[in-house]
Amino acid sequence: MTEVTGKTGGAHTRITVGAGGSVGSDPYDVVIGRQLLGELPRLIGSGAQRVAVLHPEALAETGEVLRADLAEQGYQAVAVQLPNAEESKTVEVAAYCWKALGQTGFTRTDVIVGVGGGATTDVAGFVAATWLRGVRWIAVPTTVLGMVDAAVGGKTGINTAEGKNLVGAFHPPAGVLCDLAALESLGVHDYVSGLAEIIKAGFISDPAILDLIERDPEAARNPGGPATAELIERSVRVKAKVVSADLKESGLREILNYGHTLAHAIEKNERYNWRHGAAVSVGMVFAAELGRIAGRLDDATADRHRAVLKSVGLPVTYRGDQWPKLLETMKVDKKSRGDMLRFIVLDGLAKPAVLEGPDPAMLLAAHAEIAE
Ligand SMILES: NC(=O)c1ccc[n+]([C@@H]2O[C@H](COP(=O)([O-])OP(=O)(O)OC[C@H]3O[C@@H](n4cnc5c(N)ncnc54)[C@H](O)[C@@H]3O)[C@@H](O)[C@H]2O)c1
Ligand SMILES: O=C(O)C(=O)C[C@@H](O)[C@H](O)[C@H](O)COP(=O)(O)O
Ligand SMILES: [Zn+2]
Repeated sequence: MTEVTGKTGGAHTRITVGAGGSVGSDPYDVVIGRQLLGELPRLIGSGAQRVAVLHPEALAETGEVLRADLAEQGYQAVAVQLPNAEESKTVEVAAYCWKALGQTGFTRTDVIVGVGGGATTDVAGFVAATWLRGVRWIAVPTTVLGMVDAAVGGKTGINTAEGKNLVGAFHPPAGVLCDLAALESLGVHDYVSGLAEIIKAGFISDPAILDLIERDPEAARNPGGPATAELIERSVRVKAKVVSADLKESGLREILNYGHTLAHAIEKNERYNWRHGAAVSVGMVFAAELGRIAGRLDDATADRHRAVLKSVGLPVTYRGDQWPKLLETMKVDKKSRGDMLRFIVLDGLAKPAVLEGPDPAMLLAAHAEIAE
């Protein structure tokens, strides 16, 4: 781990993304620690005159503190409040942001700061990608899921009536500041939802993550737990390594979609009242069963999914009568090619691979294993 001392806080970890020669993106750092907001002006840079701070309703106070701080530093700073959670990932909210930028006279040298969970940083990044065909943006994730996954890697986007994240762009941030203190105000439901993406990183790449959680699942549910920083750092390293090698998902990056084919269908089916991580949890159990049924994954690793996810309080089953609708939605998954469904499965622990066009009977059998 790279330990350096911050200007405003104590020791923190800095993980560089894109240094491995990723095409189309300047390298940037994910900084993990405490009291990191002093880093913001350096990231924004002196070339910017205006800064828009996009935040969810739940973080109105944080958004205003940031705005006032940036205004004190001489920027023309505006705060733009978005709805909480998935309600913000709509074209109407994006249009509201474009209007705010237009009214502020936002130019190509100005900067957007997205402070909030994954939903907020997805929209903030998307607005940054589309405004004037692309302005710089900085992610300040305030959920564990945002820190380990959503804010890193430059996938930005919104939902449409037909499905999750169907409109978006690859537009990496100029920097990511993960202030662990932000996690203290997060409800346990949201915190635990983020553990699903951490567990995903464990299964696809870094099994030490699973060992850490299994050692003390109760502690893993707590932002103040002894392993919190290590779990976050390990997961960010997994994500950083993958997106550095394949920013635009031409191959390797698809492994980060483990469990997501079914998860996105569940989220849509639940009108986004399920948290993303909860849906990914069920989706990973489904993918593990699919791998097992296809004769690719051993029983012990498949069973380990259900055990570790349940141990932290994540769901592992879903309403059985919804299968036809889920199957229909899965067809518009971004990994599909024409009429062919494609899934990420495991050929073993930390051995992700693609399963193309599985037999419908195989899908049904895997579904039976998660059906309530
Ligand atoms: N772009 C990517 O690569 C990527 C990766 C993973 C997930 N995602 C997306 O991320 C979203 C889920 O993100 P999430 O799990 O962070 O949920 P979220 O952004 O919906 O946030 C959950 C709730 O917590 C509130 N909140 C955020 N930070 C808080 C804090 N510190 N204290 C109190 N409340 C706080 C939010 O306002 C919201 O109501 C989904 O839309 C998912 O598709 C994107
Ligand atoms: O970064 C990626 O690539 C991922 O797939 C990470 C996922 O956890 C994330 O939920 C992502 O938003 C899903 O992307 P999508 O392309 O399936 O919409
Ligand atoms: Zn995800």
